[in-house]
Amino acid sequence: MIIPVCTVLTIFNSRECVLNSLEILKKRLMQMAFLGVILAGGKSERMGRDKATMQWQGESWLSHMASLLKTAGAKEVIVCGREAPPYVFLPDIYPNAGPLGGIHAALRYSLSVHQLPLLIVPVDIPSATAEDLVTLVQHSNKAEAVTYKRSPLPIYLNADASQLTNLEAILNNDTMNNAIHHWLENVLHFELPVSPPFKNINRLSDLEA
Ligand SMILES: Nc1nc2c(ncn2[C@@H]2O[C@H](COP(=O)(O)OP(=O)(O)OP(=O)(O)O)[C@@H](O)[C@H]2O)c(=O)[nH]1
Repeated sequence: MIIPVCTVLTIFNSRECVLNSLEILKKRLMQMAFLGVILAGGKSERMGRDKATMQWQGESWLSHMASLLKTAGAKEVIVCGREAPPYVFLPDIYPNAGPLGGIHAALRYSLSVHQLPLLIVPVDIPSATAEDLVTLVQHSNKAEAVTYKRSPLPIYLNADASQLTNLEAILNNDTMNNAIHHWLENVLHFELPVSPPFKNINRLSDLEA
């Protein structure tokens, strides 16, 4: 049987087309999938007690933040700086680096395991909603990282090897400021034009307010 060349080309092209579409779909799905990260280390000095175990609507702040991340669509929840079974625990590789140490551990984990982007939250924003977190994810195509206005946490962050290199350069340099704000100056990030619709709770008086 003789098959005309144009038929072969059409079949080949449509197969290519399907493969390309699958590749695009796979990339889109990868873009949507993200890891939920809770920063839960530090000293809680201003609060005077461990913030992770404080109660919000009948559960600990840590469990509450994990529920918010799952509702927002996190594929997996990991906790940095504090053991919190059943969640994956990541110790800080740079101790005493503050929240940046937790961000570093999470980024390194993602790059070594599945390269998924990270939605990183502090443990001390229990009044946030899942929708507040999803808002960051929805702007993920705009830059390497997305934050609320003048508020470095929570942050949606792409897992990229160059991010890790930048971050380690800051953490390895004793003379540089470890502040999150300082690190963010070196990250191409998109700031939503609105302030976060929730508050950080660092002291008992913040809670009462
Ligand atoms: N993994 C990790 N997380 C941290 C570290 N320091 C602070 N965090 C977390 O980062 C978020 C913001 O922390 P801060 O409020 O700046 O510090 P804090 O230790 O919680 O509180 P203070 O001692 O009162 O400053 C919180 O969710 C902390 O649990 C750290 O060294 N490692």
